[in-house]
Amino acid sequence: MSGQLENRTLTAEWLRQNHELYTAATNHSFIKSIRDGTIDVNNFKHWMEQDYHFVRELVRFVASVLQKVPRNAPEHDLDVILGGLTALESEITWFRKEANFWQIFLERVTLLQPNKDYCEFLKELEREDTPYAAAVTAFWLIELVYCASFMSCLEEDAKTPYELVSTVKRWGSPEFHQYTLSLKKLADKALENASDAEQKQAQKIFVRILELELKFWDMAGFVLG
Ligand SMILES: Cc1ncc(CO)c(N)n1
Repeated sequence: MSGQLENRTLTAEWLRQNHELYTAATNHSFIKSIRDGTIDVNNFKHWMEQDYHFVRELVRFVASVLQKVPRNAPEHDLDVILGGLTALESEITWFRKEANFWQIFLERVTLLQPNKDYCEFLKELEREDTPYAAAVTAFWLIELVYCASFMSCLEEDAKTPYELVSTVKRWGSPEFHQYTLSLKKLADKALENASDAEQKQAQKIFVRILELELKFWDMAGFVLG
């Protein structure tokens, strides 16, 4: 029963409408190279350098989502976003530890254009004129792309290198998947209560995020020099 109902939600509909782009963003050659164990460690380090800085902007964005949770929403809704924010703190700590292991100097990283573009877009989403429905939908999708991507690296036939398992588990674990489902529920509920104009705005943002995620992977898989 819930399967039927679930497919009628706006988020499910938009995923269907953008199936090709979603698949491109979640089955990228960068992820495939982790999954089949052929990844060049420099590509991995490159991704990590850039992603650390992205996540720092993501924290600000998630804080803005937290502020937008309607006061009359069930307590649980605020708790889900707060949990997301808390998880980002441990993620940042993890990034620093990992960077140490890989001998990456996070403070010396130059942000590349696709990362800058994505961070700029997050800043737009942080503004007050981005309604809660659009913001929480964006948050869900940002987490979902990573979850769906990294989950594939944990499948039984995956040959993910041992050193990368802690990375893929961060976003590909069953717990993280559950968390994306909680976010999806919040997004669908907010979208149901949103005006047509707000839904349209959220839909545009949805597509833009998939494009930015795809470009982020492209950037990660490309090492200068
Ligand atoms: C680019 C990007 N998208 C999504 C996530 C998920 O947190 C991340 N860490 N980085």
